[in-house]
Amino acid sequence: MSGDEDRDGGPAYGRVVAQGTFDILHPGHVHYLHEAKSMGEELHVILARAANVTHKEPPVLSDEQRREMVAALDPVDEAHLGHLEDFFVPIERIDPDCIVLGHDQYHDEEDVAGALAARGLECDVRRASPRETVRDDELLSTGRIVDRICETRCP
Ligand SMILES: Cc1cc2nc3c(=O)[nH]c(=O)nc-3n(C[C@H](O)[C@H](O)[C@H](O)COP(=O)(O)O)c2cc1C
Ligand SMILES: Nc1ncnc2c1ncn2[C@@H]1O[C@H](COP(=O)(O)OP(=O)(O)OP(=O)(O)O)[C@@H](O)[C@H]1O
Repeated sequence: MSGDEDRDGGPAYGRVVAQGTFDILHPGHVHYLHEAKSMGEELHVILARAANVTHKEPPVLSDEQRREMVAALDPVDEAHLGHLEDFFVPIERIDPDCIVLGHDQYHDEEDVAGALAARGLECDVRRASPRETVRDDELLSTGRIVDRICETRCP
């Protein structure tokens, strides 16, 4: 039995949560969301509010446009806008069995698990893998796509 499967070969969890900014979509996002979905029966995605994206350049696209695009992706069952002040409000509403952190997200697995336990939420925390580069010319980062646009369209 692998870590992502139950005894009968089905997914290990019921509801799974993935989260992030998802500004300009690329295959790295698709890889993350497929991996998160493979762990559960239902995938919920929480989109970071632009006001909370302070660790890098703010998103170009609006909160609702980012949510609508993620909701349209095949592995995603529901996409939710995050809360402005309290990250655990959407988690309490969704009540997931597992939260899957992105491979490069700054959140510490043990800190998130501790915060969940402190709120009385029973939920595993897992870390996803990075997408392997398949083609030399692919851009697997929103920041790098924006840089490429600036270099090629705004000389
Ligand atoms: C469990 C969890 C819940 C989160 N909930 C919210 C939320 O409700 N609102 C929000 O603005 N950001 C929330 N975030 C933060 C972002 O979704 C994201 O992790 C953070 O901005 C890093 O984004 P990046 O990976 O796109 O750089 C949450 C993060 C975690 C780990
Ligand atoms: N190349 C990738 N492989 C696997 N997962 C990825 C990849 N790029 C992003 N993700 C995951 O997708 C989620 C949303 O990522 P985010 O919106 O920060 O995209 P990003 O391309 O990393 O952005 P930026 O370039 O601005 O840092 C995060 O959980 C992140 O770990």
